[in-house]
Amino acid sequence: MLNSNNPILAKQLKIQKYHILDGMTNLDDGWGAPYDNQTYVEAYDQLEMALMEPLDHVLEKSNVEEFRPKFKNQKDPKKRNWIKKTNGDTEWKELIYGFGTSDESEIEDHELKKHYFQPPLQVQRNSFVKNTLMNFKKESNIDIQRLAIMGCGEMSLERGLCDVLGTFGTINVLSVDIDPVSLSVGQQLLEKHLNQQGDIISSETGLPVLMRSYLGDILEPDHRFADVDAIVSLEVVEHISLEDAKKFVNNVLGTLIPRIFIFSTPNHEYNTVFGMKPGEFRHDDHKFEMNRKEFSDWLEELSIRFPHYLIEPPHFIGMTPKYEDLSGASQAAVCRLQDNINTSLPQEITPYKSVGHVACRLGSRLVAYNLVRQAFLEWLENVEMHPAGLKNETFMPYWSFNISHILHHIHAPISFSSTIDEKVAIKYIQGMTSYKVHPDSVNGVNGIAIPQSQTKANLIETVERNAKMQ
Ligand SMILES: C[S@@+](CC[C@H](N)C(=O)[O-])C[C@H]1O[C@@H](n2cnc3c(N)ncnc32)[C@H](O)[C@@H]1O
Ligand SMILES: [Mg+2]
Repeated sequence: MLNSNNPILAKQLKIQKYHILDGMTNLDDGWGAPYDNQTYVEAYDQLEMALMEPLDHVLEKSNVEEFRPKFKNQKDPKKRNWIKKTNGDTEWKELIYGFGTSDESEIEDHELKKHYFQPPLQVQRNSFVKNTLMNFKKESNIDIQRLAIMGCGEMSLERGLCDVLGTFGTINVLSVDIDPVSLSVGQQLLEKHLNQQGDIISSETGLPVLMRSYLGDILEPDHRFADVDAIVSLEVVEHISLEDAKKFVNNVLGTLIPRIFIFSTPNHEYNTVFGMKPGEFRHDDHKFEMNRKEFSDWLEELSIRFPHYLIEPPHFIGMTPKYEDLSGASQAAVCRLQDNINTSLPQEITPYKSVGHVACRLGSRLVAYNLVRQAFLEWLENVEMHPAGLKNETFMPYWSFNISHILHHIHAPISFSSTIDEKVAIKYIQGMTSYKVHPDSVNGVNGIAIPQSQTKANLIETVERNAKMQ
């Protein structure tokens, strides 16, 4: 199975290599709605209900700024005397942790040092996952509806994938970690990211994504993580004993059975690039590190034990010039399910505790447009346009109406209609009436102006004619 002479594999590898850092070129531009209005409205209904479900356990809120004294070479951020002003590195930490203020703790982590990796290794690993899943979706034409991240840590991957979840066709992201502090930090960073990047995220069309996090031990399988489309576990296995790492991977491939499983671990041989002694581990918390042969042998073992998976030869992530012979700092496995088999894990096996949920609201402009049109038509049917209500401030008298009254006629859950901006709705109405209606915002109240020359019947006719041409 691990034969790199296989032409299909070689082609896949070539495509993957090509896509690694070139960004996503074929993203939906946001205007095409792959689902109909009803599907959106139902998805928002379900989202609202899911967000109302009580959590199994409420985490103590961790201080994001004081996070991560847990690994080797990471100084205690409370001891401020070693803080030095950051330079361009701040930018990378902004990417990784979502904060990068000037007095932020300087984390002395080999992998984070700018001169080794540009972009940082973590970002490269996330890009690798993004591209691998993108290729999986393109080649198989299967949506990654449910995506699970095991050993999610501070949810850097979750943040990194938000802007492509629409392209993946994702509706659920499930994350699990054993460490409540990492989870609490991850939740805070994810929420901050979703708020700050809202405009970018909503530039892509897709159903809303429920992102749920769980406290749990990945050595115990949980039915909610079974039969998902993709499982990703980056830099986790080395934090448990080799025996447990093998048990975890066996559980994924033999019990949870995702369509695609991606996992990574450090390439031990690469530590020499960081000036480390042979045998020294990259972090204190590592229980083992594998050289390239050991990792590739493990994948060989797995492909024999799990013949229903096609396991690609190891991928390498993070190169440093002049050290090309060491392949890369992280080694990753990509395992793709070949047969249509399902889990036999009983439904009642749910040891993980839900500890957080948040919605990633993707764009839905066409759906919003259609809902605004329906609301505008319904409102028009009912509105009274008396000559007494005309405003005479200009050459052409006009009626002025508050847009919020029109938007009250939208037939959709509030969680969806609240995503429609008033000014954007006015722009839609202008367009659908062939600019017979104008924006009229006075004293911060957004409204529309309908000139006296327009009749209700004429406006309705124009809107309906334009709708037919859509
Ligand atoms: C190096 S961090 C990687 C975090 C994340 N995957 C990333 O790429 O940023 C390893 C994570 O594995 C988690 N972990 C270790 N053992 C675990 C276990 N048995 N169950 C769940 N999570 C575990 C740790 O708490 C930690 O957050
Ligand atoms: Mg590690």
